[in-house]
Amino acid sequence: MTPNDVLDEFRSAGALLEGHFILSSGLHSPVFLQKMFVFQDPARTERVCRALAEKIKEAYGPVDYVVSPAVGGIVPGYETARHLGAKAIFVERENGVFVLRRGFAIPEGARVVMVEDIVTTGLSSRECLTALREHPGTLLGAACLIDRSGGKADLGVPLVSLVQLDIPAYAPDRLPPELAALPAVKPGSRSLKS
Ligand SMILES: O=P(O)(O)OC[C@H]1O[C@H](OP(=O)(O)OP(=O)(O)O)[C@H](O)[C@@H]1O
Ligand SMILES: O=C(O)c1cc(=O)[nH]c(=O)[nH]1
Ligand SMILES: [Mg+2]
Repeated sequence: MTPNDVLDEFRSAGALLEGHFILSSGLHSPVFLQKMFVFQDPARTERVCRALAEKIKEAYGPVDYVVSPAVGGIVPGYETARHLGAKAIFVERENGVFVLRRGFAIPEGARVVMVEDIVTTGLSSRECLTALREHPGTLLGAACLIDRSGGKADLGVPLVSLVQLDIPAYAPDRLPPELAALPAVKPGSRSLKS
């Protein structure tokens, strides 16, 4: 699958949104990739995650465990793991901090890749990687469907992506006037209260 094929999947799923969005990092952007519109279609999800699994195999070799940050990473993590013949587990926030819960464990010597849906600043990915360092296993690197940082996000480990885009994102006090004029929405799950 070429980057354009992947973007076409997002486009035809209606997942390329324009407006005023507050991202997980607190940055504001005129573009949001609503990955859940892709993941609600299992056939579409299968196509993109099979392509990601192929890239992961090429970059890292065999993988035993895929670990993803909830919520957005769970579906692509599972589907990518299916193509890799790996287990799929996830970290979720406990008092705001990513941890492995539910009795999930990584065996000594397991080959581990972190799979994220979208990377913007890399903050969620780095938080997930920090959680993983508390556990056994060999961390091979990270992977995501779309890196919207234009390759600038630094995870401290290698990152493979299906698509690299450079999408503008602004600090709240640096908004261009046309963006500030639009009402802002915050689609992600960080800071949601139950
Ligand atoms: O690289 P970053 O700046 O961290 O941004 C990308 C993260 O933002 C989204 O998660 P979010 O926290 O919005 O919640 P979600 O996974 O429930 O969508 C997305 O799923 C990534 O995890
Ligand atoms: O940075 C984010 O929070 C983010 C950006 C994006 O395009 N899609 C998404 O789900 N999260
Ligand atoms: Mg997320």
